[in-house]
Amino acid sequence: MNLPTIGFIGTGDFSAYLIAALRRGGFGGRILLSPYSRVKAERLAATHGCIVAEDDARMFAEADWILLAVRPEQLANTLPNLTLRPEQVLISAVAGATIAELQAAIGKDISVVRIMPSSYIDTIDRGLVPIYPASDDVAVVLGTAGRIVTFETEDQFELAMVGACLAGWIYSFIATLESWFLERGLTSAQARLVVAGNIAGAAGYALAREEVSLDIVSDGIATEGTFTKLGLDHLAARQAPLPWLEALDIVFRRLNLLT
Ligand SMILES: NC(=O)C1=CN([C@@H]2O[C@H](COP(=O)(O)OP(=O)(O)OC[C@H]3O[C@@H](n4cnc5c(N)ncnc54)[C@H](OP(=O)(O)O)[C@@H]3O)[C@@H](O)[C@H]2O)C=CC1
Ligand SMILES: O=C(O)[C@@H]1CCC=N1
Repeated sequence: MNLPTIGFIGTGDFSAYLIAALRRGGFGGRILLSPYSRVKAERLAATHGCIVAEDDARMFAEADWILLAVRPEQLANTLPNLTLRPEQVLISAVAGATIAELQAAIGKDISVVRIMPSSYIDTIDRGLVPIYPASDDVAVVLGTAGRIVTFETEDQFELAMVGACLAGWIYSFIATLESWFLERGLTSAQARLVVAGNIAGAAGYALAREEVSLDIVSDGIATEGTFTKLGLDHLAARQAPLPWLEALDIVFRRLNLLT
């Protein structure tokens, strides 16, 4: 496959980290940027070897794929301007916007692929790149940015979006835990390492040993008399996972209201 030229509509946070991840992973194809947010587009172009298009029409004429990354509330104003040819592909990062909704606006003959990588994608190896539906060409290119995870149904993909919210929640969780260690004498660098390093370590173990039950791992560590059990019993007594499950439910319900 020849490297596709990718045109980005929306040059905010999402596009910045996806483009950084693509370049970090070795994607050398042309990346064109909509001039809509000119300052952000020029900054991205200078940092990651992209080209700010003269106008959107020129970008649509030259791009093989259009990557849509405007905020959901900006979609209604953006969709009427998306004039794709049948051989072009629309790759959408817009949370909650279904393929049927996007095709209703741009034409049923246009292929649409949804993606949902998260904010860490340019900083870690093999960060998740959820996609739906499967597309070999898109997987090859976005596979340079991270680990492609393909879903069989759009409902499953929506659950991956709910999962992506976890990243934002975990940043906040880490910040709260870091403060506890800072107040007791660690430097901020040490607190970051102690908190994020242990969370990353446990997550890394969970990913590497997917055949293992994590309840069994936890029970094996938190044996009678351990410090781990002392804290874990308190977390269980306070039903610590409950608000996390409630937050997942809240996002899931909102998503179902949209679709
Ligand atoms: N941020 C994240 O971690 C994640 C985001 N996403 C999805 O990515 C999408 C973008 O989010 P994010 O990057 O955070 O948002 P940002 O607000 O940072 O970026 C959106 C950009 O699109 C621009 N824009 C608006 N309308 C148009 C248009 N018609 N043509 C060209 N550009 C336009 C906005 O301009 P202006 O500055 O004027 O508003 C803004 O610069 C969202 O739909 C979100 O669901 C998905 C996964 C994770
Ligand atoms: O919060 C959002 O709306 C997007 C979708 C998943 C992560 N960020």
